[in-house]
Amino acid sequence: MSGTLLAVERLNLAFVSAGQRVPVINNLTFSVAPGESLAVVGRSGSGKSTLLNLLCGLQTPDDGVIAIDNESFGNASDAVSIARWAELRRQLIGVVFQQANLMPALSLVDNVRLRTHLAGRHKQDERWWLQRLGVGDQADRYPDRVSGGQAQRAALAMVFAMSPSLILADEPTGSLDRHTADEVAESLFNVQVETGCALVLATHDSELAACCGRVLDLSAAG
Ligand SMILES: Nc1ncnc2c1ncn2[C@@H]1O[C@H](COP(=O)(O)OP(=O)(O)OP(=O)(O)O)[C@@H](O)[C@H]1O
Repeated sequence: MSGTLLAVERLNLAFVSAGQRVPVINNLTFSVAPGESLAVVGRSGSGKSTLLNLLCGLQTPDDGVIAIDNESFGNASDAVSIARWAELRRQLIGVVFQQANLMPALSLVDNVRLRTHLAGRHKQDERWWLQRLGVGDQADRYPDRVSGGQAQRAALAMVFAMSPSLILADEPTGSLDRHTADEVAESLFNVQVETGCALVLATHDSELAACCGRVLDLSAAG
């Protein structure tokens, strides 16, 4: 696949802590092609989660540019930019966290349904997506009645069902035991390749990072 889906140019962010400016993202430049997978690694505190927050507009950089599908975002945090980022998170960017972020009052299938409706994908077969991620038989259960691995599979079904161009995953298997983590990771990479969406995955887990096409080490960046 060619072209660029995500382009990050000279991105900078510092936090202010106890009156001190603490640089976290330093002059970072990289790009991701459609369908590509990139692992973001680095020691604890190197800025992996912060970078993912920047890539979906939950954090505003001090300077630099993030371009998604040729639409550029800088350090503006006005209402129009905030609304546009929210739209991208609804339709184009799927976000997966360490803990499955499911609505506790909805069954797994209704969680997926809510996500596809928010994305405007009204013709998706939500049960099929749960089946594809290996939890079809849990579709009518509520999040507090399934295991951590099953909940994370449902969270993945939720983002894949919205047909995103880009998935941002922050330690998506970090709360699971090794065996379950490997199984969930296998499903994640299989469906990512099958659907052709790009993946940026932050992780401490070198085995998981090795499954990605490329690795960006934030400990070495800057
Ligand atoms: N809202 C905030 N205000 C101030 N400092 C912050 C804030 N968020 C993160 N930081 C600091 O920024 C640095 C990067 O944090 P971040 O969570 O991005 O690192 P990480 O690489 O994801 O770490 P870990 O691997 O432990 O999850 C840390 O030093 C953290 O303390």
